[in-house]
Amino acid sequence: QNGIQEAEREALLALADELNNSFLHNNWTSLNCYNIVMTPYWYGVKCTNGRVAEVVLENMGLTGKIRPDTLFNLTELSVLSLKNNSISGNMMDFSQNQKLTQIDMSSNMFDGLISNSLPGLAFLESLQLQDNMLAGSIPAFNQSSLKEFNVSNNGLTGAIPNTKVLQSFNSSSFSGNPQLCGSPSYNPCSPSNNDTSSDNSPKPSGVSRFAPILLVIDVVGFIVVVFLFMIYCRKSKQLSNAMNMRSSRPVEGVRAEKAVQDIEVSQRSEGYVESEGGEGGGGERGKLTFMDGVERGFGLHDLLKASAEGLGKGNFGNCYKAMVDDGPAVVVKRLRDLRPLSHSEFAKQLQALADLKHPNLLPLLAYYYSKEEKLLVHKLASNGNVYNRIHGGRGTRGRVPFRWTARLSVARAVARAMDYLHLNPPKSTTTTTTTIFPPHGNLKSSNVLLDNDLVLVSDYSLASLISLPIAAQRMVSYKSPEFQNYKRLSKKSDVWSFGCLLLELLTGRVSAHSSPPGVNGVDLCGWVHRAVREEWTAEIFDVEIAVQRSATHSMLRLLQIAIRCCEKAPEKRPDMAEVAREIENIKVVVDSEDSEDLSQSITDDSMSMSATPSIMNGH
Ligand SMILES: Nc1ncnc2c1ncn2[C@@H]1O[C@H](COP(=O)(O)OP(=O)(O)OP(=O)(O)O)[C@@H](O)[C@H]1O
Repeated sequence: QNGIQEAEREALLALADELNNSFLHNNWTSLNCYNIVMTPYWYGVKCTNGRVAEVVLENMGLTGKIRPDTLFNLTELSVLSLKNNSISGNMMDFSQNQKLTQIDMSSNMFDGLISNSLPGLAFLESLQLQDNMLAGSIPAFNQSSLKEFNVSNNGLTGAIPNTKVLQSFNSSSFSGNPQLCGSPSYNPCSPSNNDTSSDNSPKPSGVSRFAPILLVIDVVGFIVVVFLFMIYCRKSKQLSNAMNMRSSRPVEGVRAEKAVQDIEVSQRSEGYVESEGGEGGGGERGKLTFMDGVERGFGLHDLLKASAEGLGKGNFGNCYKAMVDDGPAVVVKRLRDLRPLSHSEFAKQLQALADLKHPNLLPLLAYYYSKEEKLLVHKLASNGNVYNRIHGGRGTRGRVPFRWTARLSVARAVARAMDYLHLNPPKSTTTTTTTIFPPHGNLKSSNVLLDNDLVLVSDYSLASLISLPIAAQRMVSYKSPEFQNYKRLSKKSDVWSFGCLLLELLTGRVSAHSSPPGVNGVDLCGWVHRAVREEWTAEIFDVEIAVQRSATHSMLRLLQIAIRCCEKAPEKRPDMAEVAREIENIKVVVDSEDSEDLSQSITDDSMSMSATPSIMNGH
């Protein structure tokens, strides 16, 4: 029995590793789940008779990929829910989890095929796979236990298998898969989407009886398709190029995310395909527009062909890393919840953003506008974000301490970028609102990116694109005391967000105002005020920097600045220029003795070493 429990424990720890989540690492430490019947000591894990029966990790901002065999040892697992995270990669293999009754993997970024192990789960009652990027056909589910089934909003293709169970669900279970056809969807199958060459499901019995008829339909259908294709070719040479590219996409290309498939679909429906040279050939719509001065390293077709990897689900859309063949890796942000903006309004807003030029602002490379899709294309920051640098991997052996010099470099770089933004606020060109937005509006650690030797502030000035109620719900500035109490915003709301960011850097604690879904943060301003009032200031600093005693003086100076930025009354907060100046004046002094203290992790982190000189010179 002990061996089995140990194997289950290992499986869960492997899962936590794959999901890159510091909260789980810190929480899943005890052995109790396995010793006490029915006592869920590990967050999201429920045990029955000492065996893992349920794993429910919903709304936690989980990222990463889960290996197919990670859950193999959880043979008593009956409920699995990973709903509403940002997990990417292929689905797991459930062949060893025969007791599963409920699986919910909805609202993630899973791609590839629906696992063939699922139809073999004899007790499965509910399967929720909606809002992912799954491709290929639907396997022939036919277990009578299945009462709930949803695969809507994926990139599934082909005919829905004609099994009694699948046919019993209504069309909404299948909607949002433009290339899925047949009953119960409303999309009739044509010969071309009956092509099951990539099908992973057995064909319905009885197909062979109708084979001659189907053959005739196939031939007629083929002739019609060829005829239509020739008309298309005549109309647009580019379209045939695009279709060739699409059909020659390698199997790996099936993984290319749903966003890309949808862009293609919306492009075809809008009758626009960009020419090889990248210039628009079909009017204003459906066009990838590069910002002035940006070198065109790729075209829309390259972006469509690129293999893609989910980076995370943000408040205003999902981000994907796209690896363009022979070109740069870029990040595509697929925007949602936008104000209704015309193409020219959208273009003006983005041009105003692109006109902002500062070494510590993430540059916008291009955008895509069509009726259905709005995308932003940014440079890729190769070392992730500051939220993960501060909180990621805590308590694990792989954690590289994030030391003082590096943290101060981040504070300095962000202050410079914010000072610049406040001096050059982009003009909002929407006429629909009189709200004064803070120039950034959503400053938080996940929007501060690390790119080799650079600190880059991202997601600035998006408020004027986003619908107001959504912005008010989700943007950090709207969490400021002045908005909460008086529905007022100003530049000082950004200063308050910057203060929260400084406190996160100093304390190593998650800020409640910008924590990802499922992670509980602390009201850092309130907490630090209390600490100072009650004179336990020494306990404020994150242990990773508190050990660097020679730097205590500079930490205290940054703490004082942070506290002033967090003042409840906006007029008592300093402006960004003053903040930036004061942070510049904090000297970086770290004794060699302290550095030796750090010998366990002598490399500190690559960012701190390389960022410091370039940030120093970068202004
Ligand atoms: N240019 C980029 N380079 C590298 N990583 C990026 C880039 N842009 C975004 N990311 C990462 O992708 C993930 C999703 O980003 P996104 O901006 O959509 O959401 P967020 O920062 O978590 O929240 P919000 O939408 O409120 O800004 C985050 O982990 C972010 O750090």
